[in-house]
Amino acid sequence: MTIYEGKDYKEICEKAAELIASEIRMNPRAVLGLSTGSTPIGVYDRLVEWYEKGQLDFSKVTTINLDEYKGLGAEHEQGYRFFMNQYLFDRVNIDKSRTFVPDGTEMDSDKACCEYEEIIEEKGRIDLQLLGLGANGHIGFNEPGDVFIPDTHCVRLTESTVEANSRFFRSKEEVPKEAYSMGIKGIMQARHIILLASGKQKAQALYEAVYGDITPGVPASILKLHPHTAVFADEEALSVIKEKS
Ligand SMILES: O=P(O)(O)OC[C@H]1O[C@](O)(CO)[C@@H](O)[C@@H]1O
Repeated sequence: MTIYEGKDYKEICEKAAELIASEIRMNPRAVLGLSTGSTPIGVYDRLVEWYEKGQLDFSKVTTINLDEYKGLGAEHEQGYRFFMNQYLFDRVNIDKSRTFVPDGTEMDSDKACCEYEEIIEEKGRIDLQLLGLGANGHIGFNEPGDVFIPDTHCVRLTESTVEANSRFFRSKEEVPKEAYSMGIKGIMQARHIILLASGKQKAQALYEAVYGDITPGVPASILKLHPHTAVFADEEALSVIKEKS
């Protein structure tokens, strides 16, 4: 795990976007693992800027997203397919048939998860996986638990995640209580991983992920076992690490 400190959110997004852009330039058929939430928005904005300047071509890129709320379809403004269209796919020349997000409208969880797992296997290893960090240490929607779950699964979201994500909904009651998430295996099989963390609310989770035991109680802690994980964190996200070292 290598940690890069950026002075602020803008700087860490710039660095992460540079890595993604070089991956696409070196490997136009790259398979990118993408994430949602507020953290990666600055990365997508930067990639779009380079695309608009003619410096990046997404036409052969494949993307596999980490997760989707169970019950939300592509038209739902808080759904992750909607998010991806809004912040990236509708703004660049990607072929949408090469973009994959779990099907939130499939209410049969086993079916939804098996189908997504098949897609992940069929597309092969992810070349570069972009991750945000939940304030409780989650990656994708792999919530803290007793075991690491390898495959795509249906997750009962923790109270703290529902609370944290309620800022995107009109009320907490509207936040779906379940989601489909890529499992730890899909994430760990990626060739390279970027973990982005910004803000004080991520500082404790980042400290535990980097310095704590490897435990399913802090899902991001498993990233220590990956040979190529780069953490891009701003000063606030690094505040607990700095305090304790
Ligand atoms: O970036 P945020 O909005 O703080 O969310 C943290 C993480 O939780 C998720 O929303 C759950 O999927 C991730 O996409 C994100 O990286």
